[in-house]
Amino acid sequence: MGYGSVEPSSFMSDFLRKSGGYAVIDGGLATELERHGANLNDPLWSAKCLLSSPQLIRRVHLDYLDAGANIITTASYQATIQGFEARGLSREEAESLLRRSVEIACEARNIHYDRCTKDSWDFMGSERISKQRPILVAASVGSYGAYLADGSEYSGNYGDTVTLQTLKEFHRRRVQVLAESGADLIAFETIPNKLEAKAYAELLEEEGIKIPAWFSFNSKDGINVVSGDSVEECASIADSCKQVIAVGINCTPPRFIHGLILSIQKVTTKPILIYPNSGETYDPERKEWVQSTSTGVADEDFVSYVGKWREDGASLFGGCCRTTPNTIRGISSVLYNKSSAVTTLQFQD
Ligand code: MET
Ligand SMILES: [Zn+2]
Repeated sequence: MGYGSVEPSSFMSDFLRKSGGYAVIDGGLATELERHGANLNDPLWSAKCLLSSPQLIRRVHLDYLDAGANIITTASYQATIQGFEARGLSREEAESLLRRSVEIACEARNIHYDRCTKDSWDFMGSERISKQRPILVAASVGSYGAYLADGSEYSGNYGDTVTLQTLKEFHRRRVQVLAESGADLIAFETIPNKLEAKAYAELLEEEGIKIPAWFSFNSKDGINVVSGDSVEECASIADSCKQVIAVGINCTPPRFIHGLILSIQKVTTKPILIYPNSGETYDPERKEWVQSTSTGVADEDFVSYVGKWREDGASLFGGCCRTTPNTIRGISSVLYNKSSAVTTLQFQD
């Protein structure tokens, strides 16, 4: 589903309208792969499963769809041509694995639709109307820091030798391949600094990318993105780029989100997306998430924030690392089913 002749801005507003005003993004993909036994202690992280266990990726997508997600993000976060080549694959093999990540998500969507088909038709007079909810496949693009696999997507510090041009060349071919892969949009995730946001915006423009994109930044203080760059300046870059249809924050502790939404709103009217992590902290040495007493939250507490983020003005909600289908089920019920749940939930900070 590209936007073709439709304006990028109406692509998202149409989707949100059809979804009831809000959208549910999936939860942590890598987290869920690990929970099912995958060992992701590897420079390719979750993209390793594209080689070793594509059926597990499809199953996790399906679990998120069953939990109520209507946007699923592909296993391409840490799938890069350079990373696959370092593993001994050819460029063609690397590109076909990128495409495969999108195919797997599309397969999951088809299976989910098939399963729902039985009860998904309504009759209006003689016309049969589909009640199937719209589901989007978002092709994930992790930052340059994710490829480095040294935790630098949580510092945003790439050193002086990495320029705008370095980042554009690093991402160019992957973005082209994913844009032609059948995905509905590109999810630029965990963007740690302004330079990388600029590189993405210029790439989208230069390459005439035909599908829309979202920009999602991460923060560890609720004020700036992780590099220390201003969140307003980062969100302004997204705002100026016509292909960008939503702007937001992912992989950031829930308690920082409220303030970040307010900052983003100062510079854009584009829909705001939010998919925080559980508040634990990633230890790049151990390649593990460790409990943090200051920011960690349980599933119920995570979900209890959603009503507040919605009041703040965000429209798309999901989870990132260390969140599971259970978190997404909770978010989905707050947004769609149990209006009483929303009114009784309080913002906790
Ligand atoms: N979509 C990615 C995942 O859940 C985002 C990771 S953020 C480090 O695996
Ligand atoms: Zn994450």
